Amino acid sequence: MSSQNRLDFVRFASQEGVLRFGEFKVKSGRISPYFFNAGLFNSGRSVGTLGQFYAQALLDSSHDFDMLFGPAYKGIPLAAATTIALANHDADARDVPFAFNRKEAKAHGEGGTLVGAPLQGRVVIIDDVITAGTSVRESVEIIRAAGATPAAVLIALDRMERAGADDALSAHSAVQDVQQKYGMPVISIASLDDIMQLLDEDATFAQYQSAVSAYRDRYGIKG
Ligand SMILES: O=P(O)(O)OC[C@H]1O[C@H](OP(=O)(O)OP(=O)(O)O)[C@H](O)[C@@H]1O
Ligand SMILES: O=C(O)c1cc(=O)[nH]c(=O)[nH]1
Repeated sequence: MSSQNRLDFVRFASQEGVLRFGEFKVKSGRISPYFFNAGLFNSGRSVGTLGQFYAQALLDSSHDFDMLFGPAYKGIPLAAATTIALANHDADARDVPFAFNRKEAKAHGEGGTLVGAPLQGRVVIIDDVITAGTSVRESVEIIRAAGATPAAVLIALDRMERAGADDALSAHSAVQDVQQKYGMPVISIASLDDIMQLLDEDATFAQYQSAVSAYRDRYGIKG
């Protein structure tokens, strides 16, 4: 993904109200000066554009893959939107199968927890963010149990944040931990670097710059 595309993405997320600045408690308990709420990509046009960004990030990564897996719940529309964008892509159109899971097994009809195409080949896990890596771990287990291979993770935003308690911060982010633990790449459309660039370039956001910089100094991965 070019730096212009990444910047376009954070601008788009901000316009959609998905990326907001202020004070937000995140899953780790930290008070973050920004928050990315992917649930607010909630109209046809918005999800359509989002799918195009995911598809482009995946194609630009040049990783080989056979299908997508979207973990419930938010991964489900992401997988669908991205495969539609891949099918309609200008230069690299491809009809890619996708699957997703149910959080609770269905006890009637076809039953089970897996929906969509059979899990096979190299599977890209698609989600909005990685916080502790639980969703990726569960997805890896589901994909391996089906005899397929988890090939990469595709997310919207890498917060580039060190894991762990304030007095025992890990040297690595949750994204880096996932890459190391499963030996597969994590591809992100954009990262905290791109948010910082948006704050730098757009005077409307100037008031948030110092809080985001301070948060990054405190919790951001080094180097
Ligand atoms: O890395 P993790 O610690 O797993 O956190 C990230 C996951 O958490 C959220 O989903 P959640 O599990 O809350 O379910 P949802 O998609 O139903 O909101 C998010 O959409 C990711 O899937
Ligand atoms: O860390 C989180 O909980 C978190 C941060 C963020 O920006 N977006 C999100 O959905 N979760």
